[in-house]
Amino acid sequence: MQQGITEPLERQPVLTVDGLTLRFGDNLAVDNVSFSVARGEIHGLVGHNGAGKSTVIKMLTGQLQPDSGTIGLDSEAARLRSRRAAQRQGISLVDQELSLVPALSISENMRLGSVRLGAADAGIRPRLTHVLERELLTSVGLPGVDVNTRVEELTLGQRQLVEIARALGQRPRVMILDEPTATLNETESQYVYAAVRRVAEQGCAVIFVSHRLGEVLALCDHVTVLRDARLVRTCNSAETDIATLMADMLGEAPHRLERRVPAHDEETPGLSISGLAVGRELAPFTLDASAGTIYALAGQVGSGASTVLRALGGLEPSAVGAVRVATGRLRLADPAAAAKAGVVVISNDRKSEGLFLSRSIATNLLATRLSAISRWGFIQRIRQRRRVAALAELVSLPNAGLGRPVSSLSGGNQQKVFIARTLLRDDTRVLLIDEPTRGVDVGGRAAIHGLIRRAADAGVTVLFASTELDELVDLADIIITMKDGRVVRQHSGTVSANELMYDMVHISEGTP
Ligand SMILES: Nc1ncnc2c1ncn2[C@@H]1O[C@H](COP(=O)(O)OP(=O)(O)OP(=O)(O)O)[C@@H](O)[C@H]1O
Repeated sequence: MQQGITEPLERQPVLTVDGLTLRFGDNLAVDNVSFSVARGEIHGLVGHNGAGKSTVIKMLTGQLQPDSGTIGLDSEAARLRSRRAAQRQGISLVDQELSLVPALSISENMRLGSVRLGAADAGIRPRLTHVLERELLTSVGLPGVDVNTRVEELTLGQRQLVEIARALGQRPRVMILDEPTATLNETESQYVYAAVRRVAEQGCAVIFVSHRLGEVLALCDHVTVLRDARLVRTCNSAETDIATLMADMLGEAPHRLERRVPAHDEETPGLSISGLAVGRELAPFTLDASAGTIYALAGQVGSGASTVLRALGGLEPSAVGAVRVATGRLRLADPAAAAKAGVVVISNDRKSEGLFLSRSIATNLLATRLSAISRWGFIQRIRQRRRVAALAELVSLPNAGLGRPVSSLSGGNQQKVFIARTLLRDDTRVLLIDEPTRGVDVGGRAAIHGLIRRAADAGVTVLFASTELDELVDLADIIITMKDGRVVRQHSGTVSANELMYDMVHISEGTP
């Protein structure tokens, strides 16, 4: 490739990906993908669930070896046989899952797993001093934080910044951030954007993977779109928009659901909550929720929205108050009692609730439906197959290979399986969902919203918590804004995103 002679330094590609290809068995995960990233450039990588983003990243960070294609660093072929080798050659990863050890200090965490700063180098290089650590923290927007602070005392947003500082400490040529804002609220995300910009200003090439197309366009100089393992195109962010990116990702314009007319079934008792409180996290919360209606609890992390859901699901040991489901009183702090009353919780920590990762997608989809499809002790295979196909279609999972293990699905698709199997239980009266579509692409999001609406249409009372304004406005019949453990206001579903934002962020005292 001819380069470098006439181009200014900052335009020269640091990273060149050429014809990268990788198969898992007969599944082509990445097919002939090429793109390049220059010094100081922030380069977005987008694509729907299963498009191949994680697989590309794993190849760039030495965790997977390509079947063919090359990865070049500053015009030389890189040899990325392991994550450590990649790090040594200047490729650092800020992973999707926070990898800091909560019980250790910021300083200890910054040295962990670093080939440049870690214990392995102690004898060769002088250990990173606190001064340098503070410099790194300052450069990601955490000035004045004591490096001896234990990570468990930090907010999620601060932890993400420490992750970035740690990656920066490895003095990378390329920094890859995999959905760094997926679990953060709006304010925290802004700090991450500022940190990413500073990293790029220092000359690092940045790859930023995200499902939030708005942030990708605002932050990135260029965007590479993948669809079904292939490169669709790399474009200049200033010359594209969200609708075009979505069309590129999906291959067609996404369809938005029509506003729903809620069933508002006054006859059937739904969920009656009176004075539900949890320590200092939740001031007494009261709501008479009708069957067939979708209620949103809108609030940022720490607003109390998730706490309401957890308390209703029996997952908050110190919850007090009076809750009735249908006509019966619900015993609080007792998950088994909640389950028996038809209260289903889908928390935002889906990993720990567990799919059966080594079992097939089909088995996982059916996990809560075995009684419905078994008769006289054996499972009727034809009914089972039909059921699985219908469930898979409902959440737009790829049709082929439902016999494959769930672990072979991308993260977002695993989430769809989890939600599909929980949503379609017949005995659900109240559905509680925390962040229904976090980390799910636009197509999957519409599918999941459709499922939630179906549940409500069938008479289920739905409460969901979300920090995403679009999701709140798209899905809810009634939106309750929350802040600092208290209700701020109740809105009909036609409220604007701006009004919601105002409640969630600006008002300091609400009325319980
Ligand atoms: N270990 C594996 N074994 C088999 N197939 C895999 C494995 N990891 C990924 N795949 C497949 O490779 C393809 C690309 O998946 P990948 O995880 O790279 O997608 P992604 O774009 O990162 O999706 P998401 O946004 O959901 O994380 C998918 O079809 C997936 O099922």
